[in-house]
Amino acid sequence: MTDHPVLSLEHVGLRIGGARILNDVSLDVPAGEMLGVIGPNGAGKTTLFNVVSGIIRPTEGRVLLDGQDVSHVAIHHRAAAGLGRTFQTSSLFQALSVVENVRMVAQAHAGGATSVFRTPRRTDAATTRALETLAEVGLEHRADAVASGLSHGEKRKLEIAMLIAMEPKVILLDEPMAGVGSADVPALTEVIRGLHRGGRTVLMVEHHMEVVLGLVDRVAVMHHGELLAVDTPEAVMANPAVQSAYLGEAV
Ligand SMILES: Nc1ncnc2c1ncn2[C@@H]1O[C@H](COP(=O)(O)OP(=O)(O)OP(=O)(O)O)[C@@H](O)[C@H]1O
Repeated sequence: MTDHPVLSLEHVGLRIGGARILNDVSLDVPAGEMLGVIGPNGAGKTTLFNVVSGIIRPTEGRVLLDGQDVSHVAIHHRAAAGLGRTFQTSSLFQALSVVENVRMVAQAHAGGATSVFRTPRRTDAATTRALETLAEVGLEHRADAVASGLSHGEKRKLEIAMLIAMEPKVILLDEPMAGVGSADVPALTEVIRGLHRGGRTVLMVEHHMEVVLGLVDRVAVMHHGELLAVDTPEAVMANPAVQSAYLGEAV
């Protein structure tokens, strides 16, 4: 057990030109927590994820990963330090099979060379790890399918499997339900619930409010680049400031 939060934001701010995109965002995420990040359109949720994952550097404040200041650490080094992220757009190797996608990541994580030209043997350690990870997200029956042929929901599961194979300290899920048909939402929700049950630390931006509120321990509400509230789903929904921020939008 660590005695510090796995992820801390300390007075994080971002100014671009004259615009203040993020303002004084402070947040501690303890190990094993699942935190939802919600807020009206343009509130700063994606920008906050970009600052945490290293795509954008904050102009004020610090981002600490497992107690280490990573505010100015480049994105790939931050990923190696334990920040795993999915994107709204798919980041799969579309021409490779499902198991090859996960095996590449598992091999890289284990420090081995990643070659798509090597035929995976069912016995090698990276392939075994890949198949275990696929089982965890319920995709083992699709191991030999080509990634481009998967449904949206299956692609999201595969992306999550690839994250699991990296064994990150913190997982950032950026709108995991975006583009997923309503029939696939319950199964994907269960995969995300499984991440939480496995003790992983997860931050999730998601517009699908029912999904967020049913999954997370706490909800962080962004509004005009600021953190309006961080609390349990029940307390956040009963918060008059949150209700007023969402006026005109369905909560
Ligand atoms: N590089 C940039 N330059 C100027 N303004 C930006 C930049 N990036 C984001 N913004 C502005 O910052 C605000 C926050 O954008 P962001 O995409 O983070 O919001 P969001 O909460 O993720 O919105 P949505 O729910 O619509 O995805 C918006 O007003 C956006 O126009």
